[in-house]
Amino acid sequence: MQEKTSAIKDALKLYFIMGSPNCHRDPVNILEEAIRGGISLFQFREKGQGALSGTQKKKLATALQQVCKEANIPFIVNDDIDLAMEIDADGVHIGQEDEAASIVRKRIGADKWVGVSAHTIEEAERAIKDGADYLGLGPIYPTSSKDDAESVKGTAIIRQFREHGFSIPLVGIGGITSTNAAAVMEAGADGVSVISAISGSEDVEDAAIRLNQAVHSGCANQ
Ligand SMILES: Cc1ncc(COP(=O)(O)OP(=O)(O)O)c(N)n1
Ligand SMILES: Cc1ncsc1CCOP(=O)(O)O
Ligand SMILES: [Mg+2]
Repeated sequence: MQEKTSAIKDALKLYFIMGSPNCHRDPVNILEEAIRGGISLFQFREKGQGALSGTQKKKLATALQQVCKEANIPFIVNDDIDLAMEIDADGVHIGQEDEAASIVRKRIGADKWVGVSAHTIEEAERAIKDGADYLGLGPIYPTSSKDDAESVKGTAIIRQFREHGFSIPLVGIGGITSTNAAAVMEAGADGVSVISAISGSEDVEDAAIRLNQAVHSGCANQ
């Protein structure tokens, strides 16, 4: 396996996603606690009611990026390719409604990580052709964190993609908690991505620890 692919597979294990609308207190503190709990990848997703824009958004992005740098956690930007390029993020995540993956890949270069959301085999095939490094599959379970989420796919989508022969790194998203994360891994995912299970928890560090344990127990049954 290519070094980049192997690094991405490892990083996807516990992928924390958030922005200020997901946080009831300072996002920097939440990220620091999540890192102490063992997250392996971070996505800055500044989206939803009250989301920051312009210089305020960039200021928060650079503060969170600095926290990730100090902990050696790759920092991914959701949707905003200009911001990712401006601050030299490690990569971007885009969906089917965002800038096309082929264009994004050309803009940010071969070394950066490009994640693409896929809901069907056809979308996945196109994303792979366009240069995606990993696919985000979901929503696996019902979610309250995305108003325009697609229909719930269950872990069946992960099994289906693996049975189809896709070897690209896959991460599940949507409604994932420490109770169901093992099932996502057992279906063939390389990791789980979560917003509310960490950012909405009373004890952020403990939430990440419990998710990590669930992911590793699921790995053992792959
Ligand atoms: C890891 C991961 N997977 C899927 C998504 C969803 O991306 P998208 O469909 O573009 O929706 P938004 O997050 O932009 O609302 C994601 N962000 N991360
Ligand atoms: C961004 C996104 N894409 C599909 S579901 C989702 C939201 C995931 O949030 P949560 O982990 O709180 O269900
Ligand atoms: Mg998007």
